Amino acid sequence: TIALQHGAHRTGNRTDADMARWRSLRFGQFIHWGLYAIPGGEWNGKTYNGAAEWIRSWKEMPHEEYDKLYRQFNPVNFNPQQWAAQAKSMGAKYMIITTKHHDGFCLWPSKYSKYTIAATPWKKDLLGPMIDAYNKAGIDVHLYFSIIDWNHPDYRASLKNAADSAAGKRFQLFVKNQLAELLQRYPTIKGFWFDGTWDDSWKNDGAFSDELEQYLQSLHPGLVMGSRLRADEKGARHFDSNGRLMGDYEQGWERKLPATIEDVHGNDWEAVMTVPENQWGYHAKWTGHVKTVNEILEMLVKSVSLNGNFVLNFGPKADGTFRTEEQQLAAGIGQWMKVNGEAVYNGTYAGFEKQDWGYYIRKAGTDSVYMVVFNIPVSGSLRVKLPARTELTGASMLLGNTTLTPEWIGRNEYFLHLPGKTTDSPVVILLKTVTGENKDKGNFEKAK
Ligand SMILES: C[C@@H]1N[C@@H](C(=O)NCc2ccccc2)[C@H](O)[C@@H]1O
Repeated sequence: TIALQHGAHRTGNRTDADMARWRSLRFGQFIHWGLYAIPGGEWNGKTYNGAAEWIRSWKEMPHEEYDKLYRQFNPVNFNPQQWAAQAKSMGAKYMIITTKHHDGFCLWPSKYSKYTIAATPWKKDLLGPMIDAYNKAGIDVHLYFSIIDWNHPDYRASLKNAADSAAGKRFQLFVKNQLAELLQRYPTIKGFWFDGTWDDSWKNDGAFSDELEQYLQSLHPGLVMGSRLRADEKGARHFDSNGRLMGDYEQGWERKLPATIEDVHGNDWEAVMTVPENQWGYHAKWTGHVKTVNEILEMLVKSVSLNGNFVLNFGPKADGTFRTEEQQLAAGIGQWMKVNGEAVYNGTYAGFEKQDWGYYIRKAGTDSVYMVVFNIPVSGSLRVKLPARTELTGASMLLGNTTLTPEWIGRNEYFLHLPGKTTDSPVVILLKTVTGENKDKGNFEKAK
């Protein structure tokens, strides 16, 4: 291994209570809200085909035009209690809010910038009421913070000369001050979700990102911060130059999921997902595929089955309301979570061989294993193959609490016969297992 000062400082996952809590929540809501919701992907009668929150970088959007938008930001229909109620009924257990996206606009009245909510017709802090409402609804809040800041005069993508280096130093102090300010103003938040850390100016100062992470932990012990914050002194990101994960969980799964348990290397991880192909901020015209409730549920369940968290993104409009598609998704997901959420919360990798019908999820530290079925075979029979020395002692469908009698088909294999083959949402079966000495017979009827 290479001697590193600013690589990973820990091997293996965090085992403290704050991290165990984050791990147990499994399902989060991302909220991308800011000035970009005003144009909503359109300007001067033209439609921006990129991600709505990147519209300032579009050649059809003059910087000075975008930089005046704050003068009309006035979310008169913003109702944080309603936002929190919607998230709660969806079954989200934590929420990540954009405090400042790449455009540098702050949703809180920061004393380190003029480009904040205080300069808008709305004037008032948006983060405080949001954090209070979500916490009152029993939902943890994490703060998204972009290092890239297109508004700040000292931001540099790369440092080419002494003047750049001086600006870079001022900018690093600005970042440190804003983050300390956020922790001081919002002491109940549980973590930071850093973004915009791919430019050379950041990548080439691993020492700063390492010291910043340690500084934030000193201010707020237990803070959860992912792998996107840091670089090591060789410029390696997420994984240091010895291949060890930096930060508390792998945070690279943006609009993509790992395929197998091997892909996550035993690390805690989180995936963040958009409803359309690639829109985080509000875009008036969603084009291309818009994910359905069942598609989102499969991503959530697959993530949990692979020991990860899944975060679904919402992009509120400039007035503070959510578009119909997002309201309907929240309701549909919540309907399923009400009955089946026990398979998601505290869910972990079961250690069973993956089957075609769907996913296994083990309730952390127990013998309870859930089967979440997305693909019912034409036979109607679900094959359950248990690891050696594991026996099936019971099976029941959560919906209607229907008992299923497993048919033993040899060694550690059973069939579960579903009563019906049609369903319009995933079927959850709770397996009771026992792991003991090598038993070669089930205690259910033998195969005929
Ligand atoms: C969570 C999302 N990250 C922002 C972004 O700029 N993504 C571009 C990106 C794409 C792939 C790897 C890293 C970064 C998007 O605007 C969202 O905020």
